[in-house]
Formats: sequence, C-alpha cells, structure tokens
Amino acid sequence: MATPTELVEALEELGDSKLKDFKEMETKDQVESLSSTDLGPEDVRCMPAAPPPQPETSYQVALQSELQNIFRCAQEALEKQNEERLYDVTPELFITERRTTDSQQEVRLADLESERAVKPSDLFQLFSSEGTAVRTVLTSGIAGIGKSSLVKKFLLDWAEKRTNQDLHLIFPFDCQQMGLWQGETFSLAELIHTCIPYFSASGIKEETLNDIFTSSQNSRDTSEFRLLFVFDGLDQSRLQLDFTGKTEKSTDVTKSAGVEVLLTNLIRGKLLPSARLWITTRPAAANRIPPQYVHRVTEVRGFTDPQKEDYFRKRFQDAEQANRMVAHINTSQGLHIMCHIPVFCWITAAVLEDVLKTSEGRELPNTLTEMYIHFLMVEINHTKQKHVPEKCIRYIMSLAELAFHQLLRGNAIFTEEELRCSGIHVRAASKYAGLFTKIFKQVCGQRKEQAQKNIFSFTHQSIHQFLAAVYVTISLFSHNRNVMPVPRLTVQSLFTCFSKSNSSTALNIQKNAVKTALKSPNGHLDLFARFLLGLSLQTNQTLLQDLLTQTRSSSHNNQKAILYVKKRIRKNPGPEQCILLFHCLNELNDSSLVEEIQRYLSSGSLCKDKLSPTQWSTLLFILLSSEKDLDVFDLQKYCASEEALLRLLPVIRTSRKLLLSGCKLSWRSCEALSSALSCQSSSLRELDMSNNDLQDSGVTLLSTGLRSPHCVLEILKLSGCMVTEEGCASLASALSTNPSHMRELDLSYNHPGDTAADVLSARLNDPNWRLDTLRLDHGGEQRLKPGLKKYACELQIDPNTVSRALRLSHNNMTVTASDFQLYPNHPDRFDSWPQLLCENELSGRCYWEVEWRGLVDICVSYRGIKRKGNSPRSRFGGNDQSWSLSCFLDRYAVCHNNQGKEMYFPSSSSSSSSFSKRIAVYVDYPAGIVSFYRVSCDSLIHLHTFNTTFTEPLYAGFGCDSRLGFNLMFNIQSSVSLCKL
Ligand SMILES: Nc1ncnc2c1ncn2[C@@H]1O[C@H](COP(=O)(O)OP(=O)(O)OP(=O)(O)O)[C@@H](O)[C@H]1O
Repeated sequence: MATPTELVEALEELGDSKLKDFKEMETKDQVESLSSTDLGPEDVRCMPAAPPPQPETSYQVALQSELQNIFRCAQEALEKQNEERLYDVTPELFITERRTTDSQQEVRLADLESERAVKPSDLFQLFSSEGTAVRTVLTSGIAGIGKSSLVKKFLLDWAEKRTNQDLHLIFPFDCQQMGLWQGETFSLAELIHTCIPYFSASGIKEETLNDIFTSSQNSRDTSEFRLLFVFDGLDQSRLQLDFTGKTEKSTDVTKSAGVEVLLTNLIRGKLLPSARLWITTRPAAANRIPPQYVHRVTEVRGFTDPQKEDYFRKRFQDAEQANRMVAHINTSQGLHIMCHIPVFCWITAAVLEDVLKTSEGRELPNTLTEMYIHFLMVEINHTKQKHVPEKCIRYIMSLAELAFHQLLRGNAIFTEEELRCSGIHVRAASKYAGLFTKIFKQVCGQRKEQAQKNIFSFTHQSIHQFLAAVYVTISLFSHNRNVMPVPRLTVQSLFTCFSKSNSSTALNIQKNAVKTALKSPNGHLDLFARFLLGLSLQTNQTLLQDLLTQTRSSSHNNQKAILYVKKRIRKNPGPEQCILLFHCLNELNDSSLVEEIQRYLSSGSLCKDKLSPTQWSTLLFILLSSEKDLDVFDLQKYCASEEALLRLLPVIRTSRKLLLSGCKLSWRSCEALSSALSCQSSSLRELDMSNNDLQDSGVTLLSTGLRSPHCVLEILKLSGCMVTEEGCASLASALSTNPSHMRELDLSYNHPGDTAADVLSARLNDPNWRLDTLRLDHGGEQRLKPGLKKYACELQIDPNTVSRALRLSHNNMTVTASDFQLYPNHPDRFDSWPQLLCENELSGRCYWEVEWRGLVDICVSYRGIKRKGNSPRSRFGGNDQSWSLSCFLDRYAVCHNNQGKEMYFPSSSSSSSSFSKRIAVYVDYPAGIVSFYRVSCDSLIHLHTFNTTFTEPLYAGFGCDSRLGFNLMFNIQSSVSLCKL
C-alpha cells in the first residue's frame, strides 16, 4: 500500500516518459500555436484593445490534461500493485479570520467564533468579513499534518476539473526546491520552468508565460487571467525574504531577479498584483510573512476521529484487519491522539500491521520515540528477511549518519554525490523504500544549460530527524563517541569532550540539543531534540537492540534531564518553546507533565503571550497524550478563562468532575458544556459552575444538555450565577424529562423567586426524581449584580479595637494614621500595632472594596488575634490567625503566619495617574477562600487567593503605617476608606 508521498513520487517518476507522449497529443498543437504569438510587454502596452494572445482556457486545458495524465499513470501503476490512493481522506482545514479590537479577551473569543471548517476548494472562493477579495492565504500546520498532501489534492481536484475551475493556471512551488536556487537569478517564467517541469511538458513555453504575465499585469480586468501561485513549505526554504522594501522593486515581470526577490515581490503584490497566492508553512515560520500581506490565515488540524478510521479502512482493504487496527488504536489514548497527525497514521499503520501479525499482547507504543523505534525495527526486520542482516544494519547506520550530518547543515535534500560519501548507493537505497525514497528524480536541479542532478530526501522530515538522533545515540553508547558539535569552548564543554562517563556526556548532549532546538527560528530541530531525549530511556534503548549493542542509560540521568527541561520551562520562554519543552517531558515519560502545563497556563504567561489556536491544539494534544488521569478537571489550575475552557473541551469531555467556579464563563461555555453533556459517551457526573454570570440565558442553554437522555450528571452547582425564576423554570423542566440522575442542585445566591423555589422544592419528595439536596439559601434581588458585587456587605469599624495611632473620620468610614489619640482603654484595642477590626462577622460569601493611600494592611482575622505588645506576631499576617495584603506604591505583599509573597506591578502596566488605589476583598467562609484584587476601571485584577479552612468566626481588619519617618519621607498619611457599593 502506498502512502500519498509514494504516490506522488511514482507520479513524478512516471512523469518524464509521459511528458514525451503528451507532446504528441492534440492539445500540443493548440498550445504551440498559442505560444508562437510572441508579444513583448511593450507590444502589449501599445495595443490596449487587443485581445490576449489566445483564450486562456487553452493553457488551462493543456496543463490540466498534462496533470491528469500524470496522475492517471501514477494511479494505474499503484493499482497494479494493489495500492489505493489515500488522498480521499482529506485532513480538516480550519479557517480563521483576522480581527482587530482593543480588548485582548475579545480577540480570543472572536478567534474562537470565527473558526470554522472550510473545504480546500473554498479557500479563495470565500470573502473575508470586510468583504474584500482574498489574495494571499497562509496555511499553517505542524510537521506531518498534511499541508503538502493538501496542496497535491487541491491540484488533483483542479486537474480533474472537480473544483476551482475559475483558476486558469496553478504554479505549485516546493519551497525546499526553490531554496536550491538561492543566489541565482531567473525571470518568473524561467523559475517556473526550472522548478515545475511539467509546464514545459504541457507545451506552455516561457515566452507564453511571459505574455500571460504581462497581459495580466496590464489588464484592469482581474478575471482575465486567474493565476494561483502555491508556495508549499515556506519553513523548509532557507530563502531570505526581505520585506523592508530595500530589495529590488522591479515590477517588470519578464525581468530576471534573484529567487528571493521574485518571491518577495510576488507576496508584496509588486509582481502580478491580481494573482492569488497560497503559502503553506509550519507555525514557527508563519511570521516570516508580514501580516499586511496575508489576507486569510488557515490552519490544517489533521484528521478528525472519523477520518482517522477512514484512513485505516482505506489503508487496509481487509475489513477485519482494519477493524482490529482501529480497535487497537482506540485502546491507547496516546496513540489515538497521535493519529490525528497523518504522518503518524502512516507510521502507526506500518507498526501495527506488524504488531498485530506477531503477537496480540505486545505493548503498544505510546510516545513518538517508541513509535518511530518500532517503525524502524519493522523496516529492519522486513529487509533482514530479504538481505544479509549485517549489511542491512550497516546500511541503516549509513543512512543515520547521513541524516545527522545533513541535519547539522540544515539540509533536507541531498545529491547522489552526498549519498555516495556516506556509503549509500542509489540502487541499494531502493531496497529500503520505507526509510529512504528518491523523490526528486529529474524534477529539480535541471536548469536549461545545466546537467541534470538527482536529488534525494527522506520520506518525511520526522524520519530524517529520528535517524539523526539514532546516530547520535548509537555513536555515544556503542562507540563511546560524542558526534555532536561542541557549542562553545567552555570549561564544561572541554570536560564533556574528555569525559569518560557516557552518562554525563549524554546529559550534556541532550541539554545542547534542547538548547539548540529552542534557538532554532523555524523549529527544524524540534523533533530531533525530542527523539534524542526519548532515546535516552532504557526502555527505548532496549527496543533498539539490533542497532545499539550496549544500553547505558540510567534513571538518575533521566531525572537530571527532566530537571533541566523543567528549569527551562520555569524561565517562561515563549509559547512555541514551552510547547517543545512539554513534548520533551512527554518523551522522557515524566509524570508531572500535566502539573507543568497547569503551572504554565496559570502563571499568567498567557497574558504575556497569547497562545495561537495551533499552540492551544498542540497543548491539548500533549495533555491528552500524557495518559494522565484527568478525571477531575479544575479549570482554575490551568487558566480561569472562557477561552481556556473552550480550547480544552476535548480534555473536559473525558472528565467525570468539572470544577469551573469563578472562571468568568458566559453562555458560550454553557452551550459547549450542554453539547458535552448530551453526547452519547458523556461521563460527566459533577459540574460546578458557581460564581459565573451565566444568567438565565446560559442556564437555559445548559438545560438543553440536562434534558438529553445521555446526560448522567448527578451534581450541579450554579450558586451565584444570576439565575432568576426563568432560569430555574428551564432547569425544572429539563430535569423533569431526565429526573433519574440529578441528586444535588445548588442554586444558592441567586434570585429564584418563590414560585420557582416551590416547584423545585416539591421535587425533593417526588419518587420519580433522584434529587435529595437542593440549596436555595442566600437568595435575593441583590444577587443579580454582576461579578462579586452580588456578595457586597457593609462593614462597620469596631471603635473599641482602633489603635491610638489611628484616627477615624467620615462617619467612621475612613481610618488614617495620626498622632496619639485619646481613646479609652479597652481590652480589644490594639495597643502597639496601628490596626483595627470591624464588627461584622463574615459568614457565607462577602465582598468589600477599600480606597487606600500610603502603606496599609488589608486583612481578615479571627477575633482572638493578640492586641497587646509590639511583637511581629501581633501584626496582621504575622500569625496563623490572620491573612493580610500589604500595599505600598505599586508593590503588594500577602502574608499569613509570617509567610509572605511579594507582587510587583510596575508603573508601565498601570501608569501612575490611572494606578488603582482600590482593593477588593472576597471571602467565601464555608469554602475557606480569601481573595484580594486590584480594582482598575471597574474590573478586578486578581492578586492572590488564600485557600484554607476557617475554624473561628472571621472579621475584616485594616492597618495604616503611622511611623513618623514614613510620613516625612513620602509626605503621605496612610489611610483606608470603606467604599459604598
Ligand atoms: N490526506 C492524506 N491521506 C493519507 N495520508 C496523508 C494525507 N495527508 C498526509 N498524509 C501522510 O502524512 C505524510 C506527511 O504529509 P505532508 O507531507 O502533507 O505533511 P506536511 O504538513 O506538509 O509536513 P511537513 O511540515 O513536515 O512538511 C504524508 O507523506 C502521508 O504519508
């Protein structure tokens, strides 16, 4: 069975003989007569009214017939070998529209909403939201996700007249090949003939192309010549694209220029402004094109679950074998997730075919490294059956060495000469078709005046990088040789060079590989680093037994590698780098991977670096493939936002308990959760959405899911969600349709009204309902205020507690640091620390805001806090009875039991004029929560949350620094004022 790559290779190889035949075809006369009309650009300009040399469809017909012919021959050849073409499974393509708005949060949600699947054929058909035509489409996608295959499918559909027939000519460039011509000059037509040989084969000469281009450039009618230039794999070319405008700006399309200049001018619209452009790239190189030249961004997301299945069913015609494959993949979450990437489907198919043949009970590979080792061993075993085993191993080693040296040079394609230097002979190479395939035969490297070169490449870059990592591992462990270049001459590197210990060298090699991959601008060493770390595991080395004569890995060393990767994550690099590091941890089988991802997401890094949809989906992929039990999913541990919830939905779908309290969720989340609740495989038993302003609209949406017979939810918490009678009615109605699961419903801190409360309460005694706990307490109209203000409480200062160094004013609403005050003695009074407590016992949920100046403490405390003496233990936060926030300028510090944490918000993020001097405090006594926020323009910026268990009644308290030195130095009298809400 051939992969699409093999199909295309066969197609390309077959191409040459067929091209000759095709020249005899009828179309040729037509085309030749077209191209003989030699009109130079000047001529065209002089004859504005003259029609184009020939109807453009003739060129289209010629090119399409040529392509059809090539594809047909290739297909016939594959059918003879009982192969089937796989392009029928097309990876999903999502489209995202660019939007600009001031609010970052809005951008994220807008991004989510505008994402929709789009057929490849519709890429240019659709118009952007602004109503402007789409000229340049940028399609990004991770390695092996199917970008090139998509391009080929697009071309095939066009050639076979299925789609996009409005396009007259398509010029598909492979950026990797284009890179071969770096530094040379071409006219655009010449470049097309050099890089896309079937153009000349279809009889469309360079002169003809020049005429078409000149005509297209001069014509105002953009529909006259609809041309599409495809640049596939921008990340894989080393072409230096300079968009600063300093490069040559020539608009004469027939003039020669460097490849880079031609490409840049095409993208900038200086050449052929009406031509369409489709650029594909891995995400890391997407920013090589400035956004102003990109009109639509699309992303290849890989196979959906049904497409995965489809892939295996097409790959294995024997239905029973295909069923067993699919069943096996579904038993391993890691494998199942991995297979959304087509190239891994291909590898998995090869591995599983073998695994299932030999023994049912063998453990399935879970990580990428394991999968590639299995793949390599399958290939070696196959070839060993036909050839001398030693030769086969030697051959693999030569390939691995070649892979390594070429990777170091950044080369993904190489010449026959380079193969020979590595001891590989082309004829021998064809025996190992799975590992090494000739793909560029007589395709590129052929410029008119030059001799033809054969160019080679590994079937996929992932195999190239895997073999390179295998070479490094074997050199070190079997031959005691460090082949990695020493990055910089340091004492450490010298030590490494002369070190007798393999393990310390191995660790340094791994560190260097990770460091170099992190620095690589287009991510071309990412997989290499991942494989190298994966190959350091003893279990993986054992699998490689045929190649690796000794395994010397130590778990101690692996732990060091894990620590190193974690250290790099803690440095908070950009999201792309962080994702690579997570992948590395996964390859090292580190069990704390999920916690690391949570730490990263909750650390606020997201505010700094917004994750792109691709990065989100990669993170999701890592989370799911970690095989960690995600039964309880607490969104607060990741990132308390609606975007995070929506992006992580696939993880959530596998959970039994969802904790989503206080995550700023809206009806959007309710809609998504409703569909999760009603899906057949729903396993969700507990859902806590408290403290989100869902309102009746959100609850009504959620009710749709609750109504579903598939919904098995047992506990639903909607406390403090602004629900009124209407929302409660829809809940009651939904539950009456599906009453046998829900046993606990929390609607406290809402405003259900008497009728709805009565209806629901009556269900507690209904034998058809399972409901046994219903909370409707703390209701009222004030609970319909958005955010935490629904819990607002009015605090009164307790005058008996006020220190003599504090003065009360404004009806006891303000406290200011002052000179000695003549308050009477009282056992409750703080005698040394300038502090006070309020009278109100904080029960349930409470919220208040204060204005502050100077240096103040804002706290909650038990009444038993010591009032006398100047020991630090009596100060708020200095003991285990109080939890405090100290504020001074743009610095904050939280403290409990004398353990503190400082926070700093530099003035740049809050300019001094708009700098918030307001603090909000939220207490949920039963839940043991105290949260402090900065209030800025009516929104809350979270500072810190204490999570504890309160054992005594709690009271609010304040302290103001009254030291003379402080007042003199800053000329401010510290004060705290209670705000009316
Ligand atoms: N639609 C498809 N049907 C079947 N197999 C596919 C399909 N798309 C991709 N593949 C498999 O995945 C491999 C990699 O696909 P492709 O080269 O298109 O990925 P890519 O996104 O261009 O990767 P890279 O960025 O690494 O170049 C193919 O060689 C093929 O084996």
